[in-house]
Amino acid sequence: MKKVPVLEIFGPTIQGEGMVIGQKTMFVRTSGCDYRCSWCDSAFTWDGSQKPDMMKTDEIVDRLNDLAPGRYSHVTISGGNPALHEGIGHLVQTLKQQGIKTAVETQGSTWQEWMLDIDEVTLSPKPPSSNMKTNWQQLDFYVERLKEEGKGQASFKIVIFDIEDLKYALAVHQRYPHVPFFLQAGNEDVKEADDQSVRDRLLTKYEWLVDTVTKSEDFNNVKVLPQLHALLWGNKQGV
Ligand SMILES: C[S@@+](CC[C@H](N)C(=O)[O-])C[C@H]1O[C@@H](n2cnc3c(N)ncnc32)[C@H](O)[C@@H]1O
Ligand SMILES: Nc1nc2[nH]cc(C(=O)O)c2c(=O)[nH]1
Ligand code: SF4
Ligand SMILES: [Mg+2]
Repeated sequence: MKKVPVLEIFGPTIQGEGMVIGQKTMFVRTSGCDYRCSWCDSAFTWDGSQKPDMMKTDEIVDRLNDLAPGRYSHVTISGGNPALHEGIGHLVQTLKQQGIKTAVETQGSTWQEWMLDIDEVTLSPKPPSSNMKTNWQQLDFYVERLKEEGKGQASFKIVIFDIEDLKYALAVHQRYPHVPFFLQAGNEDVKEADDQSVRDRLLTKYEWLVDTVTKSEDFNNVKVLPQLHALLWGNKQGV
């Protein structure tokens, strides 16, 4: 059984983004990413500023139970890119055996077979503002595999900063029209310390996005969301 590089474990909190927004959940955040998004709000997982602990499944589960004994039934695995780590498969199996649901957040650049055991897979390919390039064949593969019978739900969640990002989101939406589709307002300053100004800025961006989408003929069956946790707690880590 392979250990997993864990950057932080926190919760209970609420899932602040995407298809199960509002869901009470714990977070396990892994370290390391194969991307370097210009606006990454979790750069501490890959920029060397914070060090991970190499953890076994039992140690991760013990930590979850210490933090929230009897107070959780849902665990979200994020990063970094958690799909770099084969060892997460054992954690997912163990949580499942205990009746705990799991969700994962990934950009969809690397595949792991344990994806098939996750209840909610959020795929978040990156728009031009990130400066990253999408591997469309790899994304095709993801969507194809996650369609298999009896698997959890998959959805797309694309972060939007500008019109170019919306054009990219449209290309994703049109390529995979049957996959539930979420647009998320981008946070332009992930270092801003004043919660109220983060809130004001995010709401302004969210309003722009809602306004643009409601006027568009391209995005009819989409959901538009802010990062709820950022509205509540600003740029704070571990919430
Ligand atoms: C930090 S990432 C970790 C998981 C994975 N690497 C990914 O990008 O999907 C979790 C989510 O936060 C989003 N995100 C990162 N930085 C953001 C920002 N500045 N504003 C809005 N969303 C952001 C990502 O697009 C992704 O959907
Ligand atoms: N509350 C909360 N919701 C989240 N949804 C996705 C997150 C992430 O960083 O992957 C995140 C996070 O860091 N906190
Ligand atoms: S893929 Fe996710 S964790 Fe990696 S740099 Fe981009 S937003 Fe950050
Ligand atoms: Mg986050």
